[in-house]
Amino acid sequence: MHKLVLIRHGESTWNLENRFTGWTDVDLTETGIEQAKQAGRLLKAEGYDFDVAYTSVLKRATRTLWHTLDELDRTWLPVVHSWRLNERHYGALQGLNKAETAKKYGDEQVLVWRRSYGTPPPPLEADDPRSERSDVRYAKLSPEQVPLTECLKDTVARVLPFWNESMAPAIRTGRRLVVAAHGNSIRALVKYLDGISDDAIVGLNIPNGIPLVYELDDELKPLRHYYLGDAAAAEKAAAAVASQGKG
Ligand SMILES: O=C(O)[C@@H](CO)OP(=O)(O)O
Repeated sequence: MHKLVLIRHGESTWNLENRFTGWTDVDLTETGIEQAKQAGRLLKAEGYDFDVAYTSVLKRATRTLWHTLDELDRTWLPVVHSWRLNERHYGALQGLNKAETAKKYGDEQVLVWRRSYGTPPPPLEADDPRSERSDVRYAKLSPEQVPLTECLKDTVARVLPFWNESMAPAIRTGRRLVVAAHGNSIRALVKYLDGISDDAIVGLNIPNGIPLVYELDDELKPLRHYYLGDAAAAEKAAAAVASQGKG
């Protein structure tokens, strides 16, 4: 049996301001830093240890990983960064306030943009100053690989090659992975692992900074999954994420 630990980054400045974030590279708040440390303390108390860490190229996930590893006294672990673990790109919504957007377009429309499998938010123009296409960290990617918007289906399509080529082989060779990523890149992975339907995935929300443990069999099929720590608190935090998009 293998264990895979997934952690959504701690609260970011734009989580606090309730703004659509996507690929915008915002930092953690003090609360977010504390959540990341708490995740590490919880993992340590439960006897978890890791061989390799994975994260995105965005600082809210990277710094979450650092704080978590620090609490585990594992700052020396190898860390694999991939843009494929980045948050789902939020297109032209990046930077807008979620509740204000819901007031303008309605809760239903915002739910579709936030949680549907196949409907992306309106795209950024390629020359929009918010576009990440000229960002040096994506210089090796083709322009088409740097999204102007994404629905969850698009995120699944770019996360899965990384899972298949890097993460899954590492798990198969017995390495213990901790992954610090984002609400929607984790939803993409969970949808694939648990075989969640396109309709049911709308109801899945991932709370900040709480380790989500997957127990996998030899074929990497999930046997069970659970949040570490207080299950009721994790459920409440997930429900709070769901209501961020209400007007
Ligand atoms: O804004 C975002 O990029 C994500 C995660 O913070 O938000 P949401 O929960 O609305 O998908």
